Amino acid sequence: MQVHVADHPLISHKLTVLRDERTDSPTFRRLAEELVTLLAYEATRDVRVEPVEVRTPVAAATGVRLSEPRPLVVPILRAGLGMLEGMQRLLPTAEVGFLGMIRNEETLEADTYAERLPDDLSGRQCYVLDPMLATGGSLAAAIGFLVKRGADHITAVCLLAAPEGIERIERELESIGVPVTLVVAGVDDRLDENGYIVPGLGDAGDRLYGVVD
Ligand SMILES: O=P(O)(O)OC[C@H]1O[C@H](OP(=O)(O)OP(=O)(O)O)[C@H](O)[C@@H]1O
Ligand SMILES: O=c1cc[nH]c(=O)[nH]1
Ligand SMILES: [Mg+2]
Repeated sequence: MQVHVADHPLISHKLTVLRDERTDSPTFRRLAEELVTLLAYEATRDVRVEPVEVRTPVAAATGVRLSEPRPLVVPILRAGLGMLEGMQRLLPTAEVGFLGMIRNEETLEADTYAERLPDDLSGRQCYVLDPMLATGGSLAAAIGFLVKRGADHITAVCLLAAPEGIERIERELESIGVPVTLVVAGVDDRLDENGYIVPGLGDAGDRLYGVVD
């Protein structure tokens, strides 16, 4: 897996405020959105375009436009929803599919409770949004859904990753055979005994939307 850790002082600054336990939900949501827009710039570096001719008020010009089929953005609910608007700001014509997943806090395995994706993803560039890549179970399951529908170009956009999660995705990708790129604002030290990223930022879903039992 190609791992791209975004290295920019504005990204580091926003990530630090996001980590701070004193940051309230409205600020957390706004910062997550801003961060994703910066990461999306990096993540879409290889978005497919095709040549196009336009006329300026002065002369003919050759440029590019996004190719069809349009890219597909897939936020993993719940926390990935907090990244959607930031991504759409850069890719307003992308289509959006949804995956709802909840990690079982005992087994740490991801359980999928919702899936709304196009049937055929062949030739589509897919951008998966999930702020936290912890054990990697949720992202691995998401990649599985996309590959089953024919996706062969997948980019994961995350705010934070743990080395254990990156290693798991790399292991699983060996048998899947589809290249995946990860664009992330930071790779932290490790997971704790509850599968939380250390130092991380806590539970991203709860910090965005509050605690739901
Ligand atoms: O890499 P993993 O070990 O799978 O953990 C990461 C997942 O855990 C969190 O979701 P959670 O299950 O808390 O659901 P939520 O977004 O609804 O809070 C997070 O948003 C990721 O989807
Ligand atoms: O650190 C973590 C791990 C999983 N899910 C989160 O929201 N945070
Ligand atoms: Mg959560």
